Amino acid sequence: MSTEKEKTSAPSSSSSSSSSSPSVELCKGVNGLEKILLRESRGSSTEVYLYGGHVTSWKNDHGEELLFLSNKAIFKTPKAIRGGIPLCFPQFGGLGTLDQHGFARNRFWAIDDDPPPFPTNTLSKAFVDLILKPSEEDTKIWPHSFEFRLRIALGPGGDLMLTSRIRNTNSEGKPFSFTFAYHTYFSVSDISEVRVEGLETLDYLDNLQNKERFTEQGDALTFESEVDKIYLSTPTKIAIIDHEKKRTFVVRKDGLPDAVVWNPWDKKAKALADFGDDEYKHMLCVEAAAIEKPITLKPGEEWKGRLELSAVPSSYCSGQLDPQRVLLGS
Ligand SMILES: O=P(O)(O)OC[C@H]1O[C@@H](O)[C@H](O)[C@@H](O)[C@@H]1O
Repeated sequence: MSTEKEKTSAPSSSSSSSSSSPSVELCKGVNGLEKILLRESRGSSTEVYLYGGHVTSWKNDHGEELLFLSNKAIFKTPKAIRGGIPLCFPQFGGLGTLDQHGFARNRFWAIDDDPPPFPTNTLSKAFVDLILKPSEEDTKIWPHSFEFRLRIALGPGGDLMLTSRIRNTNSEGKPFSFTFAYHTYFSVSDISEVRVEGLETLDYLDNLQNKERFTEQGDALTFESEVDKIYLSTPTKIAIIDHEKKRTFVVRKDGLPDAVVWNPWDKKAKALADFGDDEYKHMLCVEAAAIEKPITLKPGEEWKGRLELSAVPSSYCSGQLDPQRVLLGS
């Protein structure tokens, strides 16, 4: 199997050094599962498992982990890996006949050696293209032909970019519909020190109240109990501010109007076999998604959904983050 390693750069075996060239390496991860390690020249890195097409790690150029991965994560089919960025496709949550969150997150993806070109060329040199096509078993539970292409790229400044391209390859003129989410688990110092900006005043469906629709209050979101909400028609930028770490994650998204915010809190955490009892304190899921209005593709049509994550030092102005700078600034 050839990898992007040959295409993009010389493999680097050393750990993050400030002057190494970008690299793409195929190696073995937990339980011998294949994973791809991408490194950017300034030292940022990301890891992607072929199992699930699942990003499990994203580190900045100081080697600090930015994504949450549970200590109890099970790297074994059919369980999806708890943490990182699971892909929910073709169904978000229980909104359909499939198992929770669909099957893309617990299938083995392949490296796509010859992806169709992107309209604009990726600036990044550290990237990999993966592909998922349905197996015969998959078509029994979801009777459609598709190609799901995923590009994972690290920007020169350490930004993590995920682009999903989903194409209807049904030959007999049959359209299909799906819902989707990048189920991103952010690593935070302490959930009680975290604020989310960009979702205030929006409508949401509350998963904890039979998906009833409510309107969020005017303040940034803070967390003191379980939360499981689907925010609707959200802006393209959302900020997750970790006061203790003085770090802000900026989520930029395209083609993904909704955003799920999830933290299981203590009781639900204890009920999850692959999640530590106290780990809820150190994670927050903010998931760029298309849920309320499912995407419909006719044969030959393609949908694109893009996620871009950056982690920047929080800028304080008399103890407060300036939301204008985060949400409106570049
Ligand atoms: O345990 P899972 O299947 O990975 O799902 C975790 C959570 O994922 C969130 O996206 C859902 O809104 C929650 O309802 C769900 O509990």
